[in-house]
This record gives sequence, C-alpha cells and structure tokens, in this order.
Amino acid sequence: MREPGGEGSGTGSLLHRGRAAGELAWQAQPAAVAGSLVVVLLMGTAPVATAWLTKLVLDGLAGDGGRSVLLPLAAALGVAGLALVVLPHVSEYLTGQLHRGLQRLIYDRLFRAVNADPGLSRFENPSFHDELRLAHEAGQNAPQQIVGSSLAICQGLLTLLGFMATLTVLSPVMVVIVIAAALPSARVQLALSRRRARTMWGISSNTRRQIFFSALLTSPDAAKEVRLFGLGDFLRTRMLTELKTVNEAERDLDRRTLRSQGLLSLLGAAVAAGGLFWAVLAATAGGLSVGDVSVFVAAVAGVQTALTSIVGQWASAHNALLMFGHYLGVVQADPGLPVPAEPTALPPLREGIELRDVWFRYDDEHPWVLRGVDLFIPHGQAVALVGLNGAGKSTLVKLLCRLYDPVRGSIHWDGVDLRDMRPADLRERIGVVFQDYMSYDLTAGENIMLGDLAAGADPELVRTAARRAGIHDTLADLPKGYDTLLSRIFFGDDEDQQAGVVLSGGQWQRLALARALMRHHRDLLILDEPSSGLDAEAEHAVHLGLRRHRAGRTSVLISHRLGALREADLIVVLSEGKIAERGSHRELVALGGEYARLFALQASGYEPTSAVPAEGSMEDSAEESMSTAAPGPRPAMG
Ligand SMILES: Nc1ncnc2c1ncn2[C@@H]1O[C@H](COP(=O)(O)OP(=O)(O)OP(=O)(O)O)[C@@H](O)[C@H]1O
Repeated sequence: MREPGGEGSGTGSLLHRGRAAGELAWQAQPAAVAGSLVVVLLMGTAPVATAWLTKLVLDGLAGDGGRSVLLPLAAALGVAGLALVVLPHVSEYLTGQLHRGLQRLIYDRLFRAVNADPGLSRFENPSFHDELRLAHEAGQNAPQQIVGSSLAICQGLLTLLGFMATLTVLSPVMVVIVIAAALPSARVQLALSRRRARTMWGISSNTRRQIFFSALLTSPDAAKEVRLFGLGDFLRTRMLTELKTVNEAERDLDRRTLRSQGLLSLLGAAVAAGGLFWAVLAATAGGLSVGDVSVFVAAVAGVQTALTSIVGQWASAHNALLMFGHYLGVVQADPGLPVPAEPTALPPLREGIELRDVWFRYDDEHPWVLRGVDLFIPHGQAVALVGLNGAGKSTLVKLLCRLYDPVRGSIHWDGVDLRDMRPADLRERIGVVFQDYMSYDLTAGENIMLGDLAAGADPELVRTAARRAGIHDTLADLPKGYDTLLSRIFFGDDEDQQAGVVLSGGQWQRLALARALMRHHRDLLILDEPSSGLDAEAEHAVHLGLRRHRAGRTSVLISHRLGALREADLIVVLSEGKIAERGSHRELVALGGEYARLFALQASGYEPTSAVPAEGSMEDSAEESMSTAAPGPRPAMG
C-alpha cells in the first residue's frame, strides 16, 4: 500500500523531525551554526536600531540638536547600515558551509541505511523507490531549509518584537491591525505547504518514470535497441507525457499560490496605506514629530516584512519538515530482511546445506515460485539445477544467499537456520556469479577486485582469478593492462584522460566469473549460467577449469547447456517450483524423463541429419528452445 510520509506517519511529529534536523546540523557544522546564530542576532536587531537612529537624527535636525549629539548618532547609523550590507554576505557563506557539511552527513546516513538492508524485497517495491527519491531530494536541502528557516524565523522575531515595541509607543491599535491582517496569511501558507507535500508525493512515480525514460534515451546500453527498433520518438513521447503530468500538478499548485498570495499582498498594502494616512494626519495635527512619522512608517513596513518573512519561512520549514519525514522514513526503517539480535556464529561448512519444504513467492499477490522444495546439498559435492525458463532456479540460489527468506519452510547450513545468522557472515562464505551480472564502469582490475575487496589489494590474486576465468591474456593486452578503464561513458582519471575500452559480451561474462572466483576458497560456489555468452572453445576451457577447481568443493551450478552439467554429483530438475527429478546424469538419462528429453533435444542439434523444423512447428517449440538455449550442449566436452 502506498502511504505518504505525512505528519502522522511513523517518522515522528514535526517537532521530532525539527529536532533531528537541528542535531544533524550541529553534528555536521557546529561552527557554522554558532556563527549563524550570532549573525541572526545582529541582523534581527539592526533594522530596528537603524529606524530609531534615523528618527533621532531627523528629530535632532528638525530641533536644535548640536553637532555633539548628531555626529555620534550619524556614526552609529553608519555602523548599522554597514552591518546591514555586510552581514547578509557572511550569512550566505555560513549557510553554504552548513549546506555542504549537512549534505555530506545526510547522504552518508541515507546510503548507510539503504546498504544496511541485506535483502532485495525493499528494492523491488515501487513505494520504496518513491520514498527513496523523495528522501534523496529531501537530503539535498530539507534539513538545510529547516535550519535556515528556523534561523530566519528567529531573526524575523527579533525585528518584529523591536518594531512592535516601537509601534506600541506610537499607535497600539496599529499593532493589532497589522497582526490581524497577517493571520490569514499564516493559515494560507501552511495549507499551501501541506498541499505541496501531498503533490510531491502524488507525482513522485511520474517524476521517476520521466527520469527513467530520459535515462533510456541517453543510455549507451539502450542506444542500440532504441535506434534499431526506432524507439526514440516513442520513449520521448512517454517521457513528455510524464513531464506533462508533473508540470500540470505543479502549475495547479503555483496558480493556487499566486491567487492566495496576491490577495494577501493586497490586504497588507491596504493596511500600510491606512497607517501612513493616519500618521500624516496625526503629524499635521501636531501629535507626531517628523522623526515619529519616519519611525512609524519604518515600523509598519518592518512589522509587515518581518511577519511575512516569519510566515513564509515557517511555511518553507513546514514543507521541508514534511519532506524530511521521507528521509527519516528511509533512515529509520527496519531492514526488509530481519537480522537476528544475537546471531549464531557461522562455522565452515562441514555437512551440507539443506532446504526443508521451502515455499517461496515474491509477493502475496504473486504465484508460488517454489512449492515445497526439499533438497540436500552435501559438503564437497557439485549440485546442478536444471529446468525450463521460470522454473525457479535463480530464485532458489537467491534464497541460498538469503537475499530473501522462504515464505514457508527453512534453509539450514550444517543444521543452523540461515535466519539465525548474520547475512554478512553467510555471504562471506559464498562466491556467486549471477546470470544478470554487473558490468562496472571501472578498470578491468577493479572489476575483478570487487569480488573480494580485502584480497583484491593483492594484484597477483586478481590475475590468478582472471587466469582461472580465461580472461587474463585479453586484459593484459589492453592499452593499460589491468588498469584500463572499461567504460563507454567516462574518461580515465589519469593525465591523458584516455577514453575507456569496450569489452564483448563474453569477455564481460568472463570478467564477472573472475570476480566470483576471487572467492574461490569460500565454502559454497554458486554459478548461475556462468558461460552462456562464451564461444564454444572458451566455454569448454572454462568448464574444464571450473570442474578442476570445484573438485572437492561445494558448488551449485545452473546452466541450460546440459553438457556442462553432466559431471555434477547430483542433477536436480526443477519444474513449476517443485523437484521433478534428481540423480546423476547417467541415472536421469536412464530414467527417460524431462532431463533425458531435454538432453536428447539439445544433442539432436549436433546430429548431421538434424532436420529443419517444418513451418508452424517453430512456434510450438519456441518456448522449449528458448529454455534449452542455443547452441546446445557439447556432449563430447562434458
Ligand atoms: N524479483 C522478482 N519479482 C517477482 N517475480 C520474480 C522475480 N524474479 C523472478 N520472478 C519470477 O519467478 C519465477 C522464477 O524465476 P527464476 O528467475 O527463478 O527462474 P529461472 O528458473 O532461473 O529461469 P531462467 O532459466 O529463465 O533463468 C518467474 O516466473 C519470474 O517471473
């Protein structure tokens, strides 16, 4: 369910959020906060002092004030004027310092919190992405806005009190009128602020989609298909449609703001004009001096400006507090995957990993992907998972890595439930390459080193992993060897700013394999389609190497090329979320079931007499051939 992080949400009251923002500011930049407070004090009192000094100078000039009185007053007026000119620049510098310090601290906390979630579910929830986008946006300026507005409110209050005292001396009625005229403004501003926060939440998905379509239009990964399928106009139109929705919502808000503020400004101007009229009448009747009129005019303008500023700043702070709720919502959220308070220590694998009646679906509304899987992966053995597309193979390995928890049933590491251990401890013992591996816009060496940051500091270990994955020679021949940047969107950091190098799909896959092999000594090695993009020779070499390397180690291997799996100690056929068959290659072929059918189908592709399917039969067999993945097994190699 999509819930905005409004005032009543679990992220606390506005006061709580304000305190949190203040604490963050103090931790980030105590000197800038203290300096800003001093500046606020000076800037808040300077306008009142200026108005009074002006009155005294004018009265001195109109009366018989001597040089001895007027000169110090003029000097003081000069100092006050100077302060009013210089202090805004000091304030701007301090605000900048505070902004930079806060932003660093805020993003540090935000991304720490995002990283602290060991599971994947939250990342697959659109509401989380809406919240994250607003949290990110709030991180850019909400706490800064809250602190800045609070300081501005303090400054406004100082000025307001000074001018109100002044007005009270001259016309107490005027104080009441000016304040009464400001009250509707306060109500309207707060209502607008709430509406703005609701609108931002409402258009969050549209904004994300607009960013998504813009990114597709410029992404080097998408550029090929966008051009070949002529998708440019289609994506641009979709992007503009989302932008139109965003713009319309913002325009409605701006119109509402314009209407309300226009009326309120008229009211303020009418009050100021009425006050001036009264002051002139009182002066002509001899009730006020010239200086009194000047300080009265300054006081009415000062009270109105201060009130407008206070109300405006409060509305901005209010809006920022509502937005800041999204930030706190993400930072204070419980992890999607529970982490035990007292985790069980995770010893090296001795017996094996057991799935006990594991049921899993990605969401309550989604169909079951795994339906009661019982499987034992013995220590030191290679287990292969086979099945059609969507059978649940990758899901099963994601559960083994505890990226999700089973909905029913459990998974045990030497008898210990994975839920009772720290996910980070578990992952320390696992090496994985997924079929949808990452390609990082970093150097070749860094792309491998990421597999084990600690061990990756040793270049020899990186090279060994690359040799095992059969990519060493390719990388060594790159312009800067392992230091070559593999990127199409960045230049290298070095002086010559050389453009990055582009690898082929199979080369990237070997690099991903090398990354996983940085963890070759881990207890469990999971290889999900490690060779789907390799040429026949490379696949043969990689599988030979892997088999040698896996000997005596626990591994789980997924491949649609059944020839690559035939040496596995145990082959498990998954079908519609259940284990349909299990046994060695020989046993399963003898069984004559699904595995035997798939294996025969793939092997037939290599028969010289293999017939071209008759017209029409392509569609029938399309789904099967998709799942068995061309170009099929190489039984001779297996
Ligand atoms: N993150 C996800 N959220 C929702 N459903 C998912 C997610 N990942 C996979 N699925 C669904 O779960 C089912 C099993 O997917 P899975 O990737 O485990 O299959 P697979 O056997 O590895 O398939 P393939 O051979 O195509 O790689 C599919 O129906 C898929 O649509």
